Amino acid sequence: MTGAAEPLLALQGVTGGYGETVVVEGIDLALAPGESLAVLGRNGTGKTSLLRLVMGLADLHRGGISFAGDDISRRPVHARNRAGLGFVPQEREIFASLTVQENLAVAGRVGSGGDWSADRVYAMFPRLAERRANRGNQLSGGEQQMLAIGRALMGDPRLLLLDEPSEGLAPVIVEELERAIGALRDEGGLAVILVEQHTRFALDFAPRAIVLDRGRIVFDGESGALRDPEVLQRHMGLAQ
Ligand SMILES: Nc1ncnc2c1ncn2[C@@H]1O[C@H](COP(=O)(O)OP(=O)(O)OP(=O)(O)O)[C@@H](O)[C@H]1O
Repeated sequence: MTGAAEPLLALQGVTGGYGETVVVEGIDLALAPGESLAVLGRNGTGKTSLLRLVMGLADLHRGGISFAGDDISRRPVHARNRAGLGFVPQEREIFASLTVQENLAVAGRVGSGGDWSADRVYAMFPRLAERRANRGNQLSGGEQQMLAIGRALMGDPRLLLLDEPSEGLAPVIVEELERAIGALRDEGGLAVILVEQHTRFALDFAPRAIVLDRGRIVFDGESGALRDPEVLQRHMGLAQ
């Protein structure tokens, strides 16, 4: 055992996509336990696909993915969940006909004795506590996002993958999310990969960032460097 020096997540030469189509190419990435990483890039550069490859929701063509020292490259999604990977998809995918409380309950691991409970989720998102008896389809976009994050946390992840949580939300709700996600980061222990179009949110959240361009990493370093608009534009291209 290499102990603390061992990365929580390691991608080596990861190339993959959907069927024969290659969307992400030659990704080398290591994330330490408890580390936060922002993933930036223009639309369609493969950010979502990178998360999906980590979760086993896209096709890995070449390379390897290890998590907590185990090779998970060929493991199905549920096994990756069980190993400690939590995914909050862009579409949120909460159960529309179940209440907030039921959505959280079905996501919890029976008898896991883990760190997360519905009460802890409610303490993090008081708005959800007020809505606990409301069905998924009766929630605002912001509440749905909070519930999607709460559901992922109920699985007691060691790594949380967040795909554009601020998308389509009002600025005041984005601020609420930022505070909650920031508190999670500050508690330590949980590693987070945040994909965001909202550059300031992403750079404020994570001390380290990568930029993807056409499926490849074109920047991997301190987020601070990308606060310079010229540097950001050089890596992101003209669209930003
Ligand atoms: N299920 C799929 N089948 C085939 N191609 C796909 C699929 N999902 C995404 N793609 C393609 O993969 C490429 C990368 O898409 P991806 O969603 O990973 O990018 P992204 O950087 O997350 O973009 P966005 O910011 O728009 O979400 C795009 O060209 C997209 O059309």
